[in-house]
Amino acid sequence: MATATAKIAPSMLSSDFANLASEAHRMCQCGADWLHMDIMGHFKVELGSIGHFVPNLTIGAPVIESLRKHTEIFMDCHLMVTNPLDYVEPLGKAGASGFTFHYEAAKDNWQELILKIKEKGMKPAVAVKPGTPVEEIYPLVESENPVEMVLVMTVEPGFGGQKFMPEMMDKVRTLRKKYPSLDIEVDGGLGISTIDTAASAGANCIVAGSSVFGAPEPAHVISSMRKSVEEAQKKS
Ligand SMILES: O=C(CO)[C@@H](O)[C@H](O)COP(=O)(O)O
Ligand SMILES: [Fe+2]
Repeated sequence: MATATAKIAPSMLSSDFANLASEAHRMCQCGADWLHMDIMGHFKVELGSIGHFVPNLTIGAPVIESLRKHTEIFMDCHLMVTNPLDYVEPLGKAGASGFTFHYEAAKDNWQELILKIKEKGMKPAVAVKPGTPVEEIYPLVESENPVEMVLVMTVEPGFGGQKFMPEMMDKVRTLRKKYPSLDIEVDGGLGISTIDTAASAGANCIVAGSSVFGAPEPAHVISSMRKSVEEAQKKS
């Protein structure tokens, strides 16, 4: 069975938002495979309550559309919103490449969501927050129209620069054992000091924000992380 190849995805949440296009070019030159785009903060009014999926607001489809005019790179969109279905059409039109919804926000409509994401030509993926047992997403991987990637959050979603949660690696190991060629992404606190833990557990898609953008040589961080994933795969 084919191995899931290493993909290093700098999280643009840690970039200089005022210079997004040049930051995207810089990451491409530094060897990024994907750009990770964190989309946060949809309001849902229901029975008088107003809630956010995460306590933050970032970017939306208009920004993806603007950035798409400057780069052809795969844009890996991570939706931290209460109603991901509302964003499929606008993000598809805007030029998003991957659409990762949170299972916690799509327990009732993930089948419809996956179909619509595929219809719009995007790669469907599901994310799980630290408190969600990974077993809950098996039906999404095994469905007739499956997700093509699982994102295991290694911090509570909402902000960059948080501490990596090594205890999430049990989820990654379990998924890798069960699905040898599945794309498994990790997001939160990844960098030189944590990559080996994630890579040896079986993660192949690595999101990294502060460790890449905060480094004097982002290209070095990106290539080290890729090497770590490839070495771990050779050993497994
Ligand atoms: O989804 C999120 C945060 O919710 C992430 O994509 C962060 O942006 C990753 O940033 P670092 O932890 O790598 O700084
Ligand atoms: Fe993210």
